[in-house]
Amino acid sequence: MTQMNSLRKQVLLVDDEERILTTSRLCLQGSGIDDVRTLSDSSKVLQYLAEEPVAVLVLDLHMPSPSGMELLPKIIHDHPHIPVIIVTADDEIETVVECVKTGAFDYLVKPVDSRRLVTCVGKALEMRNLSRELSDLTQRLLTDRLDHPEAFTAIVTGNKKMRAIFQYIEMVAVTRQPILITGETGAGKELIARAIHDLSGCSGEYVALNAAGLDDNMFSDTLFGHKKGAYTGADQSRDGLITRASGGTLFLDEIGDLNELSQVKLLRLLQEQEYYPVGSDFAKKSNARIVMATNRDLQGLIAAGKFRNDLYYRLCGHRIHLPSLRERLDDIPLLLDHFLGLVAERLNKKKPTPPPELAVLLSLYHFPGNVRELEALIFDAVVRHTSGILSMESFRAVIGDERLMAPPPTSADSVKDDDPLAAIFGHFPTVDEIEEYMIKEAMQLSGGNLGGASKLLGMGRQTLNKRLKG
Ligand SMILES: Nc1ncnc2c1ncn2[C@@H]1O[C@H](COP(=O)(O)OP(=O)(O)OP(=O)(O)O)[C@@H](O)[C@H]1O
Repeated sequence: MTQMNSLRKQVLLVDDEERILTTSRLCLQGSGIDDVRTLSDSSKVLQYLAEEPVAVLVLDLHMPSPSGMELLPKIIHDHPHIPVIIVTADDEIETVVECVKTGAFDYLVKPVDSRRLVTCVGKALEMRNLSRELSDLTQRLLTDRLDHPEAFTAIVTGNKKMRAIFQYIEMVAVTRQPILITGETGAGKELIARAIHDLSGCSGEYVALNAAGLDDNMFSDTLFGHKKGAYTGADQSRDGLITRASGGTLFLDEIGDLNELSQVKLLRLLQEQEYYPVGSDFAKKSNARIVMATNRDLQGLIAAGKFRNDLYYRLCGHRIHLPSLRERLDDIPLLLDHFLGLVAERLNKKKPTPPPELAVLLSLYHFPGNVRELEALIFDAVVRHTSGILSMESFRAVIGDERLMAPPPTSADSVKDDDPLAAIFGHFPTVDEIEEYMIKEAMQLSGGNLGGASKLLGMGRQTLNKRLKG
């Protein structure tokens, strides 16, 4: 994994002037782009590209034969995936237009400004990574492959959307780019953050900080640490969590709760990998990989002026949205079985057998607290359980009340997205549709046994038989 990452960064500079090659290489390396190779003999470029995994090529147009102008069409033809940045003298605008038409990614004018060189190569590397990720993702989705299923063992699921998320994580976990995880409370965002860390290949620690309820002072002090004497009581300088996460992963939870000042500091950390310990005027560098999560609607917060637009766009590079539990009802039986076993073990009890209608009842509930809420419900039921089949009582107490409290929809079209019935049917269902659904479920749960299904449904065997035939 690490090797793949470094291959992605190889930058090749081609120029017949050794002095320019050295300056440009040092400038790129100084900005963190480590793997920079140089070639002063243009006749070796095609052979080099055929043998080495170059991610970005910076090509001088004016070189003795073959010139960059001559090489460009061949490179674009043979290696269309490599972004080529051409370097020209400033009186050659027509040539630039010609090169861009041929397929050059961007151009630099001599004498090359070092900041522009870094930005331009950085953009090309980002583009190259994105297109590689896209083709990796397509491949994974087509082959439905997981290279490291063991990283996801804590996440119980059989859902297709979740599997696609796992495939995406396998791809982006190695990139060191920040990742934003969104999804409702209790949907499993922290478990995803841990899986990302496990797959990242980072040797450092996984360190988590929940930003909810932290004012800027607490946030900065906890995350960035402070200098001795930064404030009354700061008798010693202290490192923040960011130092502990060095070479590892920093998981920032509830970032939708950050205030304006903390958002600016987070943006600097993401953009420049830089931060200031409280009371210090000297920036420190961080190499921690940053994974963030929120259950809040960031776009809504932006519209309300409570979240910075620039931070949001910086966060969106790699984004994972976890579906709520009601959007993956097929996971309920698996989670039910998982938590029954887990809780029984914790309580030192025999794993209870759930009644078959329990999964149906649970699938009708909208679970605002998602998997966490399901776990708590099961915990409560297992605590009360003595022997035999698990009682439905504690589930009915919560689910029944909740359903009674839910406001009735005003029209079929006004059903909210989080309505459990809408989640199953995609719209507010008619009584006939519900009946058909219940009958199908009961037949499935009873393994096609008419007697068992009629018992589950509380209807006579003959009536059920009639409905099935009708
Ligand atoms: N798919 C799953 N399999 C097993 N356990 C799960 C799953 N999803 C969530 N959980 C469990 O549910 C609980 C909540 O998960 P987690 O803390 O990851 O949610 P979250 O989305 O980060 O919530 P919040 O937004 O409130 O921080 C944890 O105990 C976690 O272990």
